[in-house]
Amino acid sequence: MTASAPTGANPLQALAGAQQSPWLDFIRRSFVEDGSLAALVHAGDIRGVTSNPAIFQKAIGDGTEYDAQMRALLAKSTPTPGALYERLAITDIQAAAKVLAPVYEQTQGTDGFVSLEVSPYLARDEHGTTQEAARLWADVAAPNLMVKIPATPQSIPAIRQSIAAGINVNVTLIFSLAAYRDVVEAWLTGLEELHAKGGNLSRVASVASFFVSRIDARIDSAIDQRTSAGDAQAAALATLRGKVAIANAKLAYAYWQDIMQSPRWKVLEAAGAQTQRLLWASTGTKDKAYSDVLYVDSLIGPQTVNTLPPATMDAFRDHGTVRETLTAGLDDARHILAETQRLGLDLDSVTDALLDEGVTAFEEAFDTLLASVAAKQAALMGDSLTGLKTSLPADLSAAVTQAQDDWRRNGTIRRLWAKDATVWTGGTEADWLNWLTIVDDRAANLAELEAFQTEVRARGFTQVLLMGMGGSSLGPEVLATTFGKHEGFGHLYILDSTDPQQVAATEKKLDIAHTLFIVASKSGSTLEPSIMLSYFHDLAKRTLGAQAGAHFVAITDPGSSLEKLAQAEGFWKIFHGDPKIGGRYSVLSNFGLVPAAAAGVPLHPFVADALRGVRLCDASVPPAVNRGVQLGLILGTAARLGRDKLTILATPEIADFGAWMEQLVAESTGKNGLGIIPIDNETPGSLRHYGADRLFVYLRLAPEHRHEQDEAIATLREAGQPVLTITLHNRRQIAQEFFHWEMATAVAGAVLGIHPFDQQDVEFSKIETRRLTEAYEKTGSLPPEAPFASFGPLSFFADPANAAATQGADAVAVLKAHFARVQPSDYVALLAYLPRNRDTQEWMQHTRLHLRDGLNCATAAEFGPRFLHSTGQAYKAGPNTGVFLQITADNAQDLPIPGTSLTFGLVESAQARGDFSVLAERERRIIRVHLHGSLKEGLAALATALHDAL
Ligand SMILES: O=P(O)(O)OC[C@H]1O[C@](O)(CO)[C@@H](O)[C@@H]1O
Ligand SMILES: O=C[C@H](O)[C@H](O)COP(=O)(O)O
Repeated sequence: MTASAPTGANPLQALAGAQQSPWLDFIRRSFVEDGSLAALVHAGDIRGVTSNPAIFQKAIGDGTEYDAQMRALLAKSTPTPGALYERLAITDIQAAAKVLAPVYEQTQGTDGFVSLEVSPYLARDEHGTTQEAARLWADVAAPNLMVKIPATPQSIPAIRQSIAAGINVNVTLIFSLAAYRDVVEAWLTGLEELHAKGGNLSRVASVASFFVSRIDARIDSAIDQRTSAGDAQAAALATLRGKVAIANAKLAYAYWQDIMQSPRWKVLEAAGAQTQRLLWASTGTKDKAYSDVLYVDSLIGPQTVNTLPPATMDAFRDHGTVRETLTAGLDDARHILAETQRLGLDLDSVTDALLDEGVTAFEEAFDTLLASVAAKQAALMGDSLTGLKTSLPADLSAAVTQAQDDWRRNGTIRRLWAKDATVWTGGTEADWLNWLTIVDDRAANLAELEAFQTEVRARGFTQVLLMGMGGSSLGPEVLATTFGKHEGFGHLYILDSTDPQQVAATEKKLDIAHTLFIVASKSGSTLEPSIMLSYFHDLAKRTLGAQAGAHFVAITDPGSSLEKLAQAEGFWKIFHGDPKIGGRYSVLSNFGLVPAAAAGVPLHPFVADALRGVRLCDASVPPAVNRGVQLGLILGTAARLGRDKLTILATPEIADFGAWMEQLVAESTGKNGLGIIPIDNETPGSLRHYGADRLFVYLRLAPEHRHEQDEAIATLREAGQPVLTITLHNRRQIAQEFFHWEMATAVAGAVLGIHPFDQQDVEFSKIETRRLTEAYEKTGSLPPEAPFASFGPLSFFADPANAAATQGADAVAVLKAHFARVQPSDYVALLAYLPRNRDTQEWMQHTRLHLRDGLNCATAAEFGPRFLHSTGQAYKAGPNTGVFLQITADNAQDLPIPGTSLTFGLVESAQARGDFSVLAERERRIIRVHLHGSLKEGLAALATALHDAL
């Protein structure tokens, strides 16, 4: 691109004599910064600039021109990639507007404009377009800006409203005369509204961008197809090649001339209004057989604009002809259009299709642009973001790519962020989506939590005990185990069990007089936290008397029974959850942040990390680079291909994250016979133990340097197993992963076609448990039950069907029969209602690995009642591929629950029995083994029997 010598009028400059303004259909940073645009403007070659998403895609998407500004912006904040793009684009637009300002001034605000298009994603959204036009107008804040709005039927009202608001509008993507008439109507009405409000009409400029060459490209191709198919009208058709677009444009101009004579316009004109000029767009010649200035030479006339791509501008300057052509040959133009119709070249369908294609093409250009911006943003943010490496077998990889493309084309991420329930089942999903915005909400309101943290520190608590289940305890547990103890704050303990020995062991760790008790329950009515609270509140009252309440904090949804109790008992604080967030999605709400504050976790950096996770999962980030969506599409697609055992491995310091993921994934997806079964913490073993039902996720905290784990994972990868490796560069980055996995789970739920935010089947065990405890309160005992077999310290219980399938002469035979039922792609889960401590955890881990290696199946090692609020949902309602061994034991010690006739041991038994009956009723393969006498000996006997059985 070159500017003309200042002397002598070249054809571009001569256009002024014909009252046509040449604008340039191009922009990019270097072109504005190095003075090239200014040279063209000063020379009088160019009197305006237009941009569109495809132009910005070429400018920003490739190369490094924008890196410096990106770096500077990222140093100050973490914007969404969409916002980052907009900042870059606006900077260019503002710079171009400055260059063109003298033209704007000299022409009293009638020329010298630069156009910026609203997001193409809003092309069919009246309200969104109106809002965005107003926002861009305010953000760019230049009087010579034109906001580009497409002429879709949905955007026509937005054009009217924007004009009425005094915004300069460049209406784009006009192909048909009918659409043009609608645009003129919207423009006139908008001006009339502004006039009625007393607005200044003289400063409201507008152009109607009528697209030209795309019409010929389409019509010519239809002509060529018919000609090569031997059409009888071939000769007549040939006369129309390269003619229809210009004819169409000439009739549009004639319509504009008529409007200029209308009384309606005269009123506005008298009030000072500017006309809406026709702007010829799409004027680069697409068919190289035609003159490269065809769509300039042929469309010259008073009060018009032609926006030229750089090559067309150079060609016209070089050999263009300035002559008023627009008004000439109007009859010919009418004849051409009549012929077009007579010969069956349906122009209406062509222009309709061009509008659809035009919208789609700009959407696709925008997708590509945002993907480049997001990728570049991620690269510039480097280690401040967690990393993801995927290694997928070919079939899975191809299916994931397909899913990504479907999501991109359908704008599904934007629909998800817009809370459109049809992304899932069209049910109540929209009521459960505030996790999308809770981090921003908390970040804006951190002061209250920070003040609480300061007070906790000042009060010198030596321990913090959090009581809750599922989402209310697993997130805090990750925080406690990942971050450890903080100087000046008490140690954070979590209790999520009804096992009396575990309750007693927790009590032993506490100095009640210096403990802060946090009870967390969204519903406020969950059995376990209620009885834990009764127990510890009673204990605190006995130690602290009337001061006990001051040691208690409740986190609960507004209006819950827990809130009422907390008020009645004078709790120190009550923090609210958001009722539009389910428990398993609550970790970045007060349910995670209050315990984090109490344990001394620095809140600001934690929330800043979470925000990084949110931003890179934003609606503006296309699926292939959107971390949460990418993960979710892999998870969901893998499950659909039979790889539904999400095997979670992690380096030791962040290993507890898996327990949180388990609940999120299993409780969200395990329903309607579908779902993903999390397999947490199963130590890697020999390749032969793994079937084609696995998807491995390896979470590695890079500073831990666990080379042996890295190598085990590399072996899996090399063997063709699908592996997702997520690298955290510091512990705090678990905050990012919390959000990534929330998004991933929601997306996987959409792929599976389920409602990921309900957990209806959890309820059934609760009902069964309630039935049993009520029976106890009435009769003083649980309903009797008899083992179907007993051998020494081991008694086996089951429903009739499972008992019949597992008969045997000894414990070994019973277990053998039970596990003989395991089929390829099944999983085995140990469901232990035992105290969860180091000994039992080691026993469970050892035993599950033994089962894995003996049966070559995925294994889970779960403790009740904890898993009831987690994987329990998927065990009951997910795919019927689980084989379960429930383990119960005599309690060496029991604890009464104050204010009831129940004990913790009794509740635990009722929970085990309740869970068993629901699993059996769902025809799951399950038996229960009860260990009599010493737990240690019972476990040893069971281990031996299992050993012999496999
Ligand atoms: O916070 P709440 O209401 O006590 O619920 C605890 C847990 O129980 C469930 O509702 C069912 O398991 C979970 O979704 C939830 O995290
Ligand atoms: O406003 C300008 C238009 O976006 C541009 O002229 C489109 O031209 P094209 O058909 O060459 O893409």
